[in-house]
Amino acid sequence: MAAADWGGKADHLAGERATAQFDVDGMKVAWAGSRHAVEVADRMACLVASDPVFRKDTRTMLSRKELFKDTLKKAAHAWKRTVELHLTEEEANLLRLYIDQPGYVDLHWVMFVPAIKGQGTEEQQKKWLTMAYKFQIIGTYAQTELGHGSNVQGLETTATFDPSTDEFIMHSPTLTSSKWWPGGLGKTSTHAVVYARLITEGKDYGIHGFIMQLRSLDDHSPLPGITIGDIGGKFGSGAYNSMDNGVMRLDHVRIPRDQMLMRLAQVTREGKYVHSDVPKQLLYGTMVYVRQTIVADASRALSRAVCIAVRYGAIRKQFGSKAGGPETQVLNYKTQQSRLFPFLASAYAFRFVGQWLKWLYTDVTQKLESKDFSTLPEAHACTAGLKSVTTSATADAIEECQKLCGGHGYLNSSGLPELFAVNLPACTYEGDNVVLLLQVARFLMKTVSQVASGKQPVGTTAYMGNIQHLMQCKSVVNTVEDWLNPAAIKEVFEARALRMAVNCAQNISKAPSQEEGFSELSPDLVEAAVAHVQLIIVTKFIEKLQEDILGHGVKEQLQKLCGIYALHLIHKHLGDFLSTGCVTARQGSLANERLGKLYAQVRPNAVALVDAFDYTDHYLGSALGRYDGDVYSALYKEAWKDPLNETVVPDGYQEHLRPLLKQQLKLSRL
Ligand SMILES: CCCCC/C=C/C(=O)SCCNC(=O)CCNC(=O)[C@H](O)C(C)(C)COP(=O)(O)OP(=O)(O)OC[C@H]1O[C@@H](n2cnc3c(N)ncnc32)[C@H](O)[C@@H]1OP(=O)(O)O
Ligand SMILES: Cc1cc2nc3c(=O)[nH]c(=O)nc-3n(C[C@H](O)[C@H](O)[C@H](O)COP(=O)(O)OP(=O)(O)OC[C@H]3O[C@@H](n4cnc5c(N)ncnc54)[C@H](O)[C@@H]3O)c2cc1C
Repeated sequence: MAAADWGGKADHLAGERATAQFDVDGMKVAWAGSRHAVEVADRMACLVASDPVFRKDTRTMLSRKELFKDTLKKAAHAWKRTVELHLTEEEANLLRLYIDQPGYVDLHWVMFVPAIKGQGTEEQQKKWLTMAYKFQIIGTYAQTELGHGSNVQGLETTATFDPSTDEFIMHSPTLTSSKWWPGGLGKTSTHAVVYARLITEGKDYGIHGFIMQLRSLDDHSPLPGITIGDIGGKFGSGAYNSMDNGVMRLDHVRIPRDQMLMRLAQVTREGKYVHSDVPKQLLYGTMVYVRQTIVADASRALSRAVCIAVRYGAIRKQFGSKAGGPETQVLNYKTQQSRLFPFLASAYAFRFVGQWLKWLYTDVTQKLESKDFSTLPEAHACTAGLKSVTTSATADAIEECQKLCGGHGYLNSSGLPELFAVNLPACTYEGDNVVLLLQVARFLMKTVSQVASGKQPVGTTAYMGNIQHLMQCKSVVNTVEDWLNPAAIKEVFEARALRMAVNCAQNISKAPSQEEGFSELSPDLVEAAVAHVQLIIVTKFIEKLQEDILGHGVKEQLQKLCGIYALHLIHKHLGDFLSTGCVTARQGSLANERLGKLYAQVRPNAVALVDAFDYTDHYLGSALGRYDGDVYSALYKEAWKDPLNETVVPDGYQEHLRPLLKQQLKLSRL
């Protein structure tokens, strides 16, 4: 582990660690991606854990104002340390990650800077990024409005060009056009990329990005014509309330023409609209970039929850053997394993598919730079689909991990409520998950129709080219052991995904119009999209196992986890596999039998498999997930930090409790 806050105390989990059948250091490398990645992550995690400014153990007890101020303090301190220590970009990003407190800096680095990089001209990048990189300005991404989020084309803010002054007039014409949600907008950002309808020469050219200064760089007051504030408290204590998501109304605010982001389209001095020879979808490029990073966030959040539940499950004991023997660790209950180990496997699966998606994004970006736009639709479908499936599964799993930890999981000190509250909105931001799955479905329907007209699909849809075989094949699985064969697993996932997509396409073709058919079948289309995305995740896990993986027993453990990931999906979605005729009921029950055996094999390795995530106690922030397993002392200690325990007799006793008790006592004596 990153030894940060491990003081060499008794290791209550030592027995669990002794049963591991693999090299934990080797697994850390497989998880992180390289030895270098492990080393940098360890160093940054320790830096954060050892700095008192980054303490977060009382975070859920702070008022909104205190929490917000604490976030400002941490962000400023992080920047100071970044400069003092000359941290690289990689190190600074990890530092921010381990501080683990949503704040304006996230939007600045993850959306404002990438939006300017992707949509600004070289000149604009030079001007604005120079200031942004030095934090002379703080930026956010102001797209969503009170009335529209998913439907970007429905945004109402206007940017009307005035040729007499060479300026755009930025305006919020209605209540529903108020910008609503942008992180950091409420109280912090000095600048934003604002998305608005571009109007010039009396014509509406649709949504474009504009750089706007929002607040004075002298005293932070909003500039004339700009009304700005925070949108209010959000779900959970602590959690996303550290972020000042904001509302903003614009009243005919003028900005120079050169603050329109002009890489994709320009407005000339005379007011002529000129579109570059690039697809207009590049306007959505920042969202593609961020969706890709959210997949990595999901695997991290899921692995934290699993780490807490596995370690606690090994410590927590309930009920003894009938013969009066020792009590059973709850992790030994088969029901606990069948609920928890699929999450452990999913954490690894999402991690590897996230690493692949990062590669895909880099590859697409390079192609775009040389004006090859052919892979853009696939990049959109992959980022949208994987973002949806991984964040939904993660939110569900964190909630289930809370239940897996019983009552103590419901305490803030378990770390799980806050982890849930921070990660739940990932199902909504950067595109509502259902809306994004419908985008994947649209891509799949197009691919099916291309296959029908003889075109060979490539990339993640290449399997659809094998349509003759996949539409009629029968799984070769005949024994429990046959489900160990990656080719057999892949085939049933391919057949299920293709058959579901083809069924949808056939049913849509029977509708009066394509649009009506798509709308009518949208629940089925979402399921077909999920099947396709799960196939991608399974495939990338299998491909990972074909790489050189060093360390004793590491590959073997990953093979088991890959099996669990795939087979638990077959078990969970057996209806799909049966109804599309990909597996028989018998094969389905063999898969379940195999799953049970895999759980038993993973059990002695469970604690070591979560140790390989390499999280410090500071980052985990959980009394239940402590590395040393000293759970009960930690829970007991944490309880006394609660403000309610500051006094023995609570505030309110004199005004409310005492009179009540006295009065009741008096009445009883009458
Ligand atoms: C640390 C993280 C902090 C995160 C903080 C949160 C930040 C935010 O939430 S920022 C706001 C994010 N907002 C969204 O994600 C909005 C979601 N909505 C959309 O992305 C789009 O509006 C849409 C995709 C749902 C619909 O777009 P629209 O143009 O109205 O519709 P079409 O379906 O007609 O699509 C046209 C065409 O464009 C393709 N396409 C859509 N998106 C992309 C993309 N990102 N990249 C590439 N291509 C895209 C779409 O597939 C269509 O293609 P064709 O079928 O070939 O016409
Ligand atoms: C914590 C948080 C941070 C955010 N940060 C930012 C930010 O920094 N900048 C920014 O610009 N925005 C931000 N957002 C806004 C976010 O991007 C939007 O909330 C998101 O895109 C969803 O849009 P919506 O809220 O309009 O949902 P809606 O589209 O109103 O969704 C409501 C329901 O309708 C369904 N629905 C909508 N359209 C369809 C359809 N076509 N077919 C079927 N079902 C549909 C959805 O599935 C959902 O169930 C943030 C949001 C949150 C929660």
